[in-house]
Amino acid sequence: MVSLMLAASSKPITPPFSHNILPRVLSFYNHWNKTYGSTFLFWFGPTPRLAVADPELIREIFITKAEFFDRYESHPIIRQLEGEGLVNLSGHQWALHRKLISPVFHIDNLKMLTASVGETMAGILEKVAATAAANGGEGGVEVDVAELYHSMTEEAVTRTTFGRSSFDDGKAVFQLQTKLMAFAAEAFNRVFIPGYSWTGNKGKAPEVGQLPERGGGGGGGRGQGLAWQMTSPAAARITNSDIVEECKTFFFAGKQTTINLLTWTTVLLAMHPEWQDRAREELRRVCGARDLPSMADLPNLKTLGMIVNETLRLYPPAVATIRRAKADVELGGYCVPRGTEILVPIIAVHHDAGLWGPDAERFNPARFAYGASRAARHPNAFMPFGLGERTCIGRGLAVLEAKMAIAAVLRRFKIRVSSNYVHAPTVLMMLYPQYGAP
Ligand code: HEM
Repeated sequence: MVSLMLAASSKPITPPFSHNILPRVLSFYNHWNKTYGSTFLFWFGPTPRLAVADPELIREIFITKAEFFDRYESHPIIRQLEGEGLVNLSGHQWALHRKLISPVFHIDNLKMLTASVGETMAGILEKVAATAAANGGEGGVEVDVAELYHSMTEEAVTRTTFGRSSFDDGKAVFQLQTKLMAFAAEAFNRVFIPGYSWTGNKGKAPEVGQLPERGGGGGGGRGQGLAWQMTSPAAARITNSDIVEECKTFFFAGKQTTINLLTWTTVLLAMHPEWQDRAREELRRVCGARDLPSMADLPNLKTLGMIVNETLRLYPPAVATIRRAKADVELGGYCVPRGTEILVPIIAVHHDAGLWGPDAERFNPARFAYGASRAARHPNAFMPFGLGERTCIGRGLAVLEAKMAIAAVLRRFKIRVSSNYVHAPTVLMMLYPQYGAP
């Protein structure tokens, strides 16, 4: 049990930040709005709420479930996108789904993914190299970084969800989901999401409800993916529609988050060539003559791991998460009534100078040299994948993809920021570069 989880306890719970974090959260958002000129909205709408005084503070600081759902979650497009899967389930249903799905992320399954993810990335980079060569080679080639990572992340999440036997059917389903994502971007009309331009039937979101044949073709659990796992005998109470919802959730939770991580990592490496050189040198040392790292190489890529962590700290794709009190509880000296929902502002915690020191705003992967729990003044200050029982189930997969993809890019290219790049981080469900990342 970690400090951010709420439980029925008479002991005071010490979170890694005090309630004073909220004004700091807001000044953080304002600071980014002013500095980058981006439309960086507080998660719950354009009028952020300020904590003033007790007992009003409880009302203001802790956003109630009703308010939260009214403002964001209940939007039909968001519900369609997220699916009624793990992210949105609770109680026994959540526990059953989580137990059934966990084996999908077993190390053996991740091992199988390493090669296919590496090959897909290598194929994409081959095309980029060909374009650069056609341009004369010397000046390089300008690409939108997010687009570079679309196919690889889609392949990884499709293989994880549908496994070997239903991969092609799964691909078709996820193409619909991509259209839905574009539709959402259009509907919200706030931000440009690289790679998601909606050209379909305006005003009508596509339906994502088809599932490849139940049972997925058999052949054993390894490499068969989430859809197959959920049809095992242990999953007797799971319906087809449960599985469809869970697939949607996987796509939503697993694809764009990873693209965003890869996009920000690439941007930061382009801004900090000295870290590019260090990561490249490490790759040469660890992988030797091999073009791409093997699964066994990945843990030895320490510098790359530090770079990925520092990116997740400064630009966490998921900017916040929510916890609801199961019972009346005391938190940071406040009595939190049962049912209250608490916003955990991941991004603001990650930028807090009180936790990370005076260089909190600086890109400094070296702070992770002794591991994530020793990088800040509080062992839980680093939480890009959340914390506790509801922590991200796809964390291992996301880090694997990130290391493989960045390794493939660094082995082949030097990265520079284009003169067309405008640094404007913004939030639309996740953290994006508002004008893309050329
Ligand atoms: C950089 C990539 C990713 C980031 C930053 C990220 C972040 C998160 C965060 C913050 C949560 C909420 C955790 C909490 O409230 O404590 C979460 C949950 C979740 N994530 Fe991820 N995620 C990533 C990749 C993935 C991938 C690749 C998958 C699946 C293929 C995935 C599937 C899920 C699911 C199913 C949940 C809900 C877990 C539950 O409630 O039991 N995520 N993620």
